[in-house]
Amino acid sequence: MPIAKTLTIAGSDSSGGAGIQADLKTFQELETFGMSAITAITAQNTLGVHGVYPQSTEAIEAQLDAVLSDIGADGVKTGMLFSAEIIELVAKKVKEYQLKNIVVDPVMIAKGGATLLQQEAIDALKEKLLPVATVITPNLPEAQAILELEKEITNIEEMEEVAKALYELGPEYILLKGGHLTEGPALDLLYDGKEMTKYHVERIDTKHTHGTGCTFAAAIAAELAKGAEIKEAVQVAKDFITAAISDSIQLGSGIGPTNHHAYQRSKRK
Ligand SMILES: Nc1ncnc2c1ncn2[C@@H]1O[C@H](COP(=O)(O)OP(=O)(O)O)[C@@H](O)[C@H]1O
Ligand SMILES: Cc1ncc(COP(=O)(O)O)c(N)n1
Repeated sequence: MPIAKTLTIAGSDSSGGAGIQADLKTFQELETFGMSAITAITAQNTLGVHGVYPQSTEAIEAQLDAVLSDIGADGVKTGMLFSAEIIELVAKKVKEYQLKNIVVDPVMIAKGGATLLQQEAIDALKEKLLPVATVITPNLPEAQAILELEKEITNIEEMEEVAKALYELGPEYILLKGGHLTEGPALDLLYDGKEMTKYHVERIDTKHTHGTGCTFAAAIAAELAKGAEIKEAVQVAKDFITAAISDSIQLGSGIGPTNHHAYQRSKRK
């Protein structure tokens, strides 16, 4: 059987735990052929983001055209898109190449607080990219920003209301991540317009969660690219991220990365 082809459109994380690097490691671990279009270079380590160097839309378009006109992609994950221009370009390419299985991780702020999406780009995200997405994977602060909610989302009942409101913006599915809830299990909600499916695991007591959102979204894209149904794709991604967090790696002196190899290793035992 031919290998499924996966493409990440995201920022580079020099420390290897998030962004393009996390996505490619995840694509590889889930036995797909990973490719990339880099939207921005970040100088980053476990202590934070030290610099952000966005690429020109010309450079991003050239990467996308090179890959998509020749090889194509069965699944796409978008991460850090930084500006309205980059979001518009990505939405245009999704239509031009009739891309399927688009996982949009609406990355906004790094765990250390650095801005990875300009405030004025949120409108472009809502108007251009969410309507062409197969699934969006916001964390709670991102969902709050997209919906312009004044109050923080603090429990499962509020998460269900938020998932319904996000669905109205046009994606086929909403995967609302509850990693930022302060209490209870690490719970995520999948909404398809009718049914809410809950994915929960016991919260792992660790601060080393750099790149969890990127890794989770890349795993969903890889499974969709291989032909999995959405519920099944999210279950594999949840198992993948839970294994990666349980076995997180203590590198550097800040928030360390997760272990992308843990899922395959746990399956071999
Ligand atoms: N401490 C934890 N223990 C187990 N799972 C977690 C933990 N923190 C986050 N997760 C899971 O990791 C994934 C990424 O979630 P989240 O941290 O909410 O996103 P982001 O990295 O985008 O902020 C979700 O499936 C979430 O439930
Ligand atoms: C280039 C880049 N993209 C995304 C993130 C967010 O990471 P997380 O998955 O921890 O939210 C990051 N820190 N750097």
